[in-house]
Amino acid sequence: MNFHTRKWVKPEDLNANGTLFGGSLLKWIDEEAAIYAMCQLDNKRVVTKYMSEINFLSSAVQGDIIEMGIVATHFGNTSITLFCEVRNKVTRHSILTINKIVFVNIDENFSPVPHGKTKITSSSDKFKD
Ligand SMILES: CCCCCCCCCCCCCCCC(=O)SCCNC(=O)CCNC(=O)[C@H](O)C(C)(C)COP(=O)(O)OP(=O)(O)OC[C@H]1O[C@@H](n2cnc3c(N)ncnc32)[C@H](O)[C@@H]1OP(=O)(O)O
Repeated sequence: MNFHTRKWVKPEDLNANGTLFGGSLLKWIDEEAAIYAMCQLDNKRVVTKYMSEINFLSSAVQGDIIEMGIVATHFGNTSITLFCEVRNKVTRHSILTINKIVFVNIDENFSPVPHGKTKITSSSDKFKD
């Protein structure tokens, strides 16, 4: 699994305890995972369908650099299932894991449509016009 995206934990990302607000982290993950799904399915129309239990393993504090790793674990007919781990970039301590994030490939009417993909592909050439 590649950890492509890094975030610097800033004051606006903190909760009242002074640690990283879980909602901020989930927002970043949803965005990162959506881009990953778009690239893998080669379609800009994808929606988050389902997230399994979210396991917050440790916290992050202001100034920490965290990195997000996402990998596809299953290609369905209209869906793709991802695994996500977030860790501290310096210590490599795991901050969170999500075993299943499911995105659905949709058409212009927001209806599920088969994506035809079966395996992970490189994203470097996607969305070139
Ligand atoms: C680099 C590029 C830049 C591009 C730059 C432009 C981008 C510009 C667009 C940005 C976009 C961003 C998006 C961000 C992410 C949101 O913010 S998405 C917003 C939050 N999500 C939603 O609003 C989705 C709301 N739900 C729905 O609309 C409908 O439930 C859905 C998703 C269309 C699915 O409808 P449905 O009737 O459940 O469909 P159904 O055929 O039963 O199931 C479809 C698939 O889901 C699976 N599924 C259904 N229920 C479940 C479940 N509970 N658990 C697991 N799987 C399930 C099914 O098994 C099926 O999979 P396959 O077997 O076909 O593989």
